Amino acid sequence: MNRDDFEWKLEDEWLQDVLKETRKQFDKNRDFKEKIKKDAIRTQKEIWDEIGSVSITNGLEQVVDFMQFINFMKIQKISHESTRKLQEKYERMLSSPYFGRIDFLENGEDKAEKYYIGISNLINDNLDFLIYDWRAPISSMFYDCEMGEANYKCPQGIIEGKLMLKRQYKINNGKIEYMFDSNLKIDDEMLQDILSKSTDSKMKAIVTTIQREQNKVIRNEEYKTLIVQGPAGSGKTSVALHRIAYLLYKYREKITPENIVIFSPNEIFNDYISNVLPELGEDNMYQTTFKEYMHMALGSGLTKEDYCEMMEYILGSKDELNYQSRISNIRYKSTVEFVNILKYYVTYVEKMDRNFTDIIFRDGLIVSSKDLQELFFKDYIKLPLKRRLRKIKERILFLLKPYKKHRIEEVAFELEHSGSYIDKVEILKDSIAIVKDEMKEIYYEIDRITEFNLVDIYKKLFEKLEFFYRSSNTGYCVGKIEKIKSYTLENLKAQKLNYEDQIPFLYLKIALGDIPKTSEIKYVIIDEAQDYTPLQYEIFYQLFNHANMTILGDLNQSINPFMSVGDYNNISHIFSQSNTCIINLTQSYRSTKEITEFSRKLLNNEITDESIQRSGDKPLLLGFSEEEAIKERLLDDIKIYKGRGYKSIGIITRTTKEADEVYNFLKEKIHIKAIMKDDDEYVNGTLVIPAYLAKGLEFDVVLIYNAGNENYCCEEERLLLYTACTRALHILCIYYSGKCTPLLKGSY
Ligand SMILES: Nc1ncnc2c1ncn2[C@@H]1O[C@H](COP(=O)(O)OP(=O)(O)OP(=O)(O)O)[C@@H](O)[C@H]1O
Repeated sequence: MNRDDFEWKLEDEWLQDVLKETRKQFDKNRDFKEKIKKDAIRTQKEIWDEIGSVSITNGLEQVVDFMQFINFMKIQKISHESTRKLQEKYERMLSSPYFGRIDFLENGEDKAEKYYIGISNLINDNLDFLIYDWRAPISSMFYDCEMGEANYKCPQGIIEGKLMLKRQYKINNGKIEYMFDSNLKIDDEMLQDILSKSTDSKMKAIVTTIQREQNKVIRNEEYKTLIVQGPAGSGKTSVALHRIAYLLYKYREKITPENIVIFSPNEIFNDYISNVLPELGEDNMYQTTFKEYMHMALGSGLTKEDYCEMMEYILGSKDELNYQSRISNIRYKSTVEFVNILKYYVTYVEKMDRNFTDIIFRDGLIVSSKDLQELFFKDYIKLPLKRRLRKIKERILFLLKPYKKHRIEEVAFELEHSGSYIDKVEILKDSIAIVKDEMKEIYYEIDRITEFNLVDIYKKLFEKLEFFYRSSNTGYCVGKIEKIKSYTLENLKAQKLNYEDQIPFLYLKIALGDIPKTSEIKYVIIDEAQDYTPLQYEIFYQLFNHANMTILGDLNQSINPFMSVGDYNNISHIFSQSNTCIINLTQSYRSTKEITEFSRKLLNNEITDESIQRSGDKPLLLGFSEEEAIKERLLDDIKIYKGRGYKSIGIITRTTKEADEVYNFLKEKIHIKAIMKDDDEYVNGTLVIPAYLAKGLEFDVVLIYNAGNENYCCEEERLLLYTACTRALHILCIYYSGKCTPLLKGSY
């Protein structure tokens, strides 16, 4: 037996031992789960036998008994849920219990210890660790260290030593498919194998091949705010999700998935990433989008435009009369200048006189305007406006209460002696109604002086916009301000709130104290961070300044040319400098070398980041005289690529309108789906999707529909086209009718 065979035999024996232990724990857990199930059925039967239906005579007693059963059933449900999750974990481990091994010789010891690394710990009855969770402190060396001197950080401090071996395994269905020793980094061999595969599902975990620079982000705990910048396909989303899994493991006593929120670009993306955490044995965090959060916080009322509607307008309404005014409005409301004016305005509104009046009821003074003034500007001054007003209202109502009571008694006395009543209940009811009517005006006045009307507040800002510029010593261009002012006021008059106006609206609501409760959130992840404006970051800060934030983005993928962060310098002042760290990811993994090189030429700024050296077909640029010919060719190409075994094919259009046209042409001829709205469900296979909804997603084959110079005609759409191209893993094909867009000039 040569050395390799011997090693293989040893490894196989170890695997069998591990599988035996896993099977044992699996069976034990399954029996326990069955027991819980039987107990639950028994409990339900007991409820029925002992309580049955609630009777009138001893109803209360029965309800108390019933509540005890309910609490007991809740505990049973939690136990059942955790055994179910364990069962799933053991099932995964029975197929592939570990993926790595390190042999570490700790300083002062004379023998290296073997550490097997998998998605979860496996500990036997003697408390020996057969497998270490990938998130355990010692496992960090698998991702971070090369052979030789190595160390890892654990609660006891830094442990130093030597890494004697680093081995990777591919184990499937309980069998070692291959294994190899990697001397330097997590070997390209395994990475190449994973990346060369066709994708037909939602996003997957990358735990077996996390790279060192990615691990730095996943395990970073030194900074409250992490800003991660990385090119397309560098694993930003993957890293964010693995970071969540890491935090849930490390702080399992302190945090649960409900303490973490991820802001995704849209619902499709939320759906697309929803399998990663369960694959890692964790429950999903709270997933939302800025739009969803904002619409929930603003409530119903004004007509609110959707993000998609705004994108369609930007891309598809260039010929409309008001187009330029709208674009100026979007641009303006995304500037730091506007943030500063809003901030100034908030302080102004907080100090603004409220026109308090004396509150008088039946000639008696309840509270004077002077007292109210004092409460507002002195006693409650530390509170934000909305809360101050609420407090004042509560105070007036409190002072009014005895007068109201007294008056009701007075009226009741009068009614009783009027001779028209015999029933006391009737007298009380009518007295209350009479006093309520008498007090109508006073209640109206209380509401008036304590009113918090956001529309009015927002309107006043624009009515006197120049005044706020002048009084805050901010320079401005009269013409520009005048246009923004009239455009906004017209929309407000029509009760219409454009997407770009909803954001300042929300900011004012929060800054003036109408804040939804967010204290349970301890970690915030903001993905596709380039697409949020400085004002949106101010909102994130106002809402979550108590929480840790991980902000991940790529400035080159700003899909909305007029509404983006612009530069991280625009937001760096929001977060404390000493508690913020910017990390750059430098390698991209998604696309072949050819696609990455092609896409990068689309950018004006040179990207020097590395891409994984995986070769494939050269991207194709195909010109046609008319659009119909593109559609025919698309049909043929989809069939060809499907024939070549590619499972996910994305036909990326510029707008929804275009996506609809292409979908209608193809749907009778092949099996195809379409994603048209940001709250559509993620689907895989062959699908048509507009570029701005495809951000964050990926496909084996990307077919860009019509990159003609009439379609992608202006500089502002360069990054949208770049984002679309970078969705491709293996094949990129760009079709155009007439002349090709000048944006692709450098690429061919
Ligand atoms: N270390 C890794 N090992 C294996 N695959 C990886 C690794 N890192 C990233 N990937 C793969 O690369 C692809 C891109 O990852 P991801 O979507 O997380 O990148 P991203 O930076 O968020 O991309 P984009 O900004 O373009 O949306 C995914 O298929 C992911 O599984």
